[in-house]
Amino acid sequence: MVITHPTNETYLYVGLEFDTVSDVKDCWNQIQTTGFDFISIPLANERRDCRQDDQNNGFSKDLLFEPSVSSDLELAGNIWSTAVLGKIHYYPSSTAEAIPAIEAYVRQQLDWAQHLNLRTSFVAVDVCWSEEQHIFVANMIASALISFPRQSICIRICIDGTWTDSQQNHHNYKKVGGGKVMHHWDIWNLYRQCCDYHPCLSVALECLDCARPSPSQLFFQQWLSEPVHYLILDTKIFLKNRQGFPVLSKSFQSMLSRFLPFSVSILVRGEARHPNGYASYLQYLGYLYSKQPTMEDSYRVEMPYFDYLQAPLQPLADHLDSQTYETFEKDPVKYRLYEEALIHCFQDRVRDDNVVVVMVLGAGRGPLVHAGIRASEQVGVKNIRIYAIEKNPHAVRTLKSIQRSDSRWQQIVEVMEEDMRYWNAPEKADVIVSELLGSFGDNELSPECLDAALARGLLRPDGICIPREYTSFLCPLSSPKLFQEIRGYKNPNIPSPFEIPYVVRIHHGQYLADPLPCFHFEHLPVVDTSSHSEDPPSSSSSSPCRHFRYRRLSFQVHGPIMLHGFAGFFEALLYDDIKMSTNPQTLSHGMFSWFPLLFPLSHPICCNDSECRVTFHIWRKVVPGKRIWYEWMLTEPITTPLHNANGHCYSMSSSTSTFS
Ligand SMILES: C[S@@+](CC[C@H](N)C(=O)[O-])C[C@H]1O[C@@H](n2cnc3c(N)ncnc32)[C@H](O)[C@@H]1O
Repeated sequence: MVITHPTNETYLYVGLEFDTVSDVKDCWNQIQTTGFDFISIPLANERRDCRQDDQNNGFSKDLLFEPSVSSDLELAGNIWSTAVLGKIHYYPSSTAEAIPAIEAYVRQQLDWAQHLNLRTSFVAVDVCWSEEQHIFVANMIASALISFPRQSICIRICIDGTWTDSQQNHHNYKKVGGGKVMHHWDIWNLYRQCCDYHPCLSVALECLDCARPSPSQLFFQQWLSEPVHYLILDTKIFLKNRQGFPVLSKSFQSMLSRFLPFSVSILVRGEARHPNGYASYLQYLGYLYSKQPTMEDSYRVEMPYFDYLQAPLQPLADHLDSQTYETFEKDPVKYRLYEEALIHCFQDRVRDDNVVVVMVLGAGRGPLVHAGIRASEQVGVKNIRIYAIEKNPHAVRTLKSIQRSDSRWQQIVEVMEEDMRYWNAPEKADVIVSELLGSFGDNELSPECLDAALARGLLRPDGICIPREYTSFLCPLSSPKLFQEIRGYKNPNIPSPFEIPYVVRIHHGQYLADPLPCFHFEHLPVVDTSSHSEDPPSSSSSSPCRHFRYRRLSFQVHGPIMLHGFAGFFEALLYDDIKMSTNPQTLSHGMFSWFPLLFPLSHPICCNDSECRVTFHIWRKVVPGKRIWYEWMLTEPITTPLHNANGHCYSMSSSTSTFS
């Protein structure tokens, strides 16, 4: 009986591990009565197969695989495939000669697991093994993933006593009695890299022992973006409360609450130490799950988009469709902030009964026009004229239909199908309102559109542009999941999927440093428009330098960790001190119109040091009137090739051809 969160409608799956199976039907019936969702069983009958042979680390050369269950008929097919996990039995070899026998033995188990249609098999690795032993096992798993494409392999790593680690732990980890052993995350990183980020490779963190302080920041930074599919909790880690029921220490509770939003499942193992048996463990885990905080509405709206790569919109070159406008319009925060900015602006500036001219440039289906009307009513602006300028003919149709049915619009709104860059306005504006911002601020070509409009003298010399200015921000990102997703991103028109930016709601990812400001643009009235008033902003009239930008950003990253790209955000100053922000540090809470813009790196970069300097370079290049694109590269900790050189994979079109 799956545990359901009372308000979030999310699920927690909990399983029980059996170290031996005498009758798998019994195991299944036992968990059914207790309420567990799945079982983990050994695939091989260890007692018969593991014949001692000291030379080969516990395995004789002629290993014979005997399944732990007598036949696949013991359980129904759908139970095998959905509710049984296999545990592979093997030992790592310390001698190369023993490898073929062990590999053959593991393959037989995987073959059996494939016959049963098990979705996942566990391979336990030991933190006490030498690096070489890990390399042998990683090699075996890498080939198994290729030979058994329907099987997922989950590496089990015990994290006991190693989660409060300082970075020293990673490099000075010593085995009692001598040789160097590896830290749990380094072990996983080795397997993952050896298996080349295989999508069917995941990890289970195993907690067998109870005494430890709370996990460190580094622990979460390293593990929360990894494909941790299971947390394995030994009954030994449970304490007893006053009534004798099993409970977890605060540090385990904090670990669980950080992992649960990432849909991990829990596997309970070990002896039941309570008279009610395993049921009391399950009950407690259900209770903990029910205490997980209720999701915010914006989180719920964003869930279907978690880690889903989207091509950035190009509202200048393309016409947005109705559904996209509808999604924008549902944002509960963005329009409120614009309305507030307009209220403050009207309060500051409207002093007499003269007509206030507002131009909404890129009006879409009119939400900013509505915001302008509401703000003017709130402030008591008596005379107002609003121009709704939109180049998308379909959105203009919507604006005109609103106008037909709304008497206030009929009185004060003029709808015009125009490209703002070339529009000959009948008068100058007191206030220009626009929302042409992309996830990275300037990537929907707000600078090009607004500056062209301003250059034509649309705004009075003392007029106001909302937003007045905006700045993009960037921070380094670790996200193996997004690296995998990008590698699988298929688009025949793109030579390399790592050389284009993506809009993505990053879920399985960790920001590795605070975001730093990148490109800045501001929009002020242009006083002398004589040289621009008749010309469109062709290459002859606008300088290629105007919107060109370059920035070098250096971050301190707390390693060891893998770097996969950079996440981009923006902050916009609408008016006065009213800001709209997607920067996690200054976030406008509840706003979901923009997801971060991800600039990927074509290869994961290892930031090995505890204070690793990461230096990123980014360019915004412009061919006026034609296209704009970003180029990016790293120079620390290593130098990468320039990504998207000359915009060969991705650029934003500013050409006018689409409209003619
Ligand atoms: C991001 S949408 C915002 C729409 C609406 N203002 C809102 O907030 O929901 C940008 C709008 O600007 C329009 N647009 C982009 N470039 C334009 C241009 N040069 N002239 C006129 N409209 C433009 C697009 O067609 C689109 O409707």
